[in-house]
Amino acid sequence: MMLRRRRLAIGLIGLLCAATPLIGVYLLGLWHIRTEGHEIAEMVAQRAIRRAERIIGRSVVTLTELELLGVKGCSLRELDMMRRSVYANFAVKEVAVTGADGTTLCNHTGDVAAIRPASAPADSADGAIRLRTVLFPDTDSPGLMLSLRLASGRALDAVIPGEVIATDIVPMALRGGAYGALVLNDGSVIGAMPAGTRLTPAAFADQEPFTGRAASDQFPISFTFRVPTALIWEETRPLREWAGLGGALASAIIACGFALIARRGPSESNLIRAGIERGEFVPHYQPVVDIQRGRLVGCEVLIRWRRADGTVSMPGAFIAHAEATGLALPMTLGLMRKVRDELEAAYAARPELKLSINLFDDHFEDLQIVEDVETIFGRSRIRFDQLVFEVTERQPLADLERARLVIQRLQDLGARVALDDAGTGHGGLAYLQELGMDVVKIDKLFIDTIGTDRISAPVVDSLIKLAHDLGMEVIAEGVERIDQLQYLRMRDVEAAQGHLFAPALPGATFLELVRATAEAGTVAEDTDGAAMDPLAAFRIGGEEGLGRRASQGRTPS
Ligand SMILES: Nc1nc2c(ncn2[C@@H]2O[C@H](COP(=O)(O)O[C@H]3[C@@H](O)[C@H](n4cnc5c(=O)[nH]c(N)nc54)O[C@@H]3COP(=O)(O)O)[C@@H](O)[C@H]2O)c(=O)[nH]1
Repeated sequence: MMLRRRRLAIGLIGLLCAATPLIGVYLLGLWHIRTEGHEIAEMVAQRAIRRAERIIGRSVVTLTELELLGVKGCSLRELDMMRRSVYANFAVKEVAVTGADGTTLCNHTGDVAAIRPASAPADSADGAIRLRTVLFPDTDSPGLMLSLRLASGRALDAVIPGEVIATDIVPMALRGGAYGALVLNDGSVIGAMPAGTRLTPAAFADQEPFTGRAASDQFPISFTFRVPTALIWEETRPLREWAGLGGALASAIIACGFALIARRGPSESNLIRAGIERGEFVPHYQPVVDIQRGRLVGCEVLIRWRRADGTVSMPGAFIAHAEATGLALPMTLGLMRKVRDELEAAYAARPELKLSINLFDDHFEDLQIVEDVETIFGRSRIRFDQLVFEVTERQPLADLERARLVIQRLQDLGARVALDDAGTGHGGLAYLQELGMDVVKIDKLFIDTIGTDRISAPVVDSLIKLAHDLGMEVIAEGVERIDQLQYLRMRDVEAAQGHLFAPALPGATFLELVRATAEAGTVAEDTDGAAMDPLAAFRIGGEEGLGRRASQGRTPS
């Protein structure tokens, strides 16, 4: 359920992240089109006005050449020169001579021009040329007339069709949707593109969306160009396609990344952290039995991970990671609080019972654990002298000096400290002597050798002797058989725990055991005390004792 929700969340985040490059590319495309649109419109207008200036300039040269050749009337020689100049200049369609009163005297064909002026005249910047728009007869199409005043008061005129100056400047205009107009300063149209269009700039001034305008500084003309979005969209398509491909690739890579993350599941640390927050780490209690008198003398707290779905994990599945990442620190804190709440009443009534809590090397790095123990148990009815803290010999302690100080402080409170897994690590005698242990717990590894001829069998005897010589109590771990129990009793081992008595029990079962052993009396002794049955305390309520019933599956550890 949790995993499905997590995958759903990763999927949604992944979808958002994967969509980001595509959305980004799309927005970038829109931005690009906006800037491109204006730039293209400006560029076309600039290009169009320069071209118009060139064509007009060349026609001015044509008129000046005619003036220099002395053309000022309509003689055959002058008409011939006018004709030649029209043939030599592709833009000029007509050259004419105008009288001082403005009437056309003749044109290069020998006729009187039928071209009608369509606007008032406007002078070029240097004042040498006068420009006006005209309308061609028959087609009514617009054009530009240039007039060069002669000394006689007459003028030489050249007429350029508007479409020659204004159309087909950019291929874009041919594809439709784009409009351009070359106008005289009074707004009258000289020519428009595409060919045949008569739109004035005013007609498309408020139309969408990209308009560029360029004015000439030689002649009183300007060019306005308008490009619709669709055309710019079309123009910029290749760039967008590449960007889109890049965006799609990035999206696919991100989506694959998220899919991998979702498949891999959350990290072990995150799962443990979440488990701590939800209080899923719970204590089980393995009874510890005084094997000389057959009494319950306490328990060792062994952690279990009980998830919301009811599954229970043993410490082997998570404790090493929790210790390596330091998560075992908050885990132990939560565990101690739960133990306090669960056992407080029972332990207040049975002050002889001890409570062993496993610590690990990080706990001995500073005095925080001492503070935590004081905070958690200080105001509870579990007394400090009921607490035993186990230090494992499996992992070496980083700083023996610091560890010694922590142990001393715990002992100052009244708690005892036990060396767990004794004989399995590197500490050995040094740990026992330097750390000032109170209890030695012999590992199951050695207890298993009892009754065998394994070479490590004598270790049990050595450990027991060493601990007793140093004045320490001995607890045997992992006792499973009666012969092991008898062996340990004969060597004066004080206490033992193991499946022979009970596995680690859930709180309710352990409390039942505490209650039952209290009610029935904890010692099953013969009058002389010699034939004492160490299992008697666990045979309450019939043939099968409480602890053994629990160990046979009613309350699994
Ligand atoms: N830092 C912490 N470490 C912890 C804590 N709780 C447990 N542990 C450590 O995890 C290791 C495995 O513990 P667990 O699976 O609970 O096994 C313990 C007993 O159930 C098991 N046991 C006891 N008697 C018998 C037996 O007769 N037969 C048999 N096959 N197994 C038995 O042994 C484990 C007891 O280990 P120990 O601590 O050495 O007494 C283990 O190393 C735990 O220390 C925790 O809260 N913090």
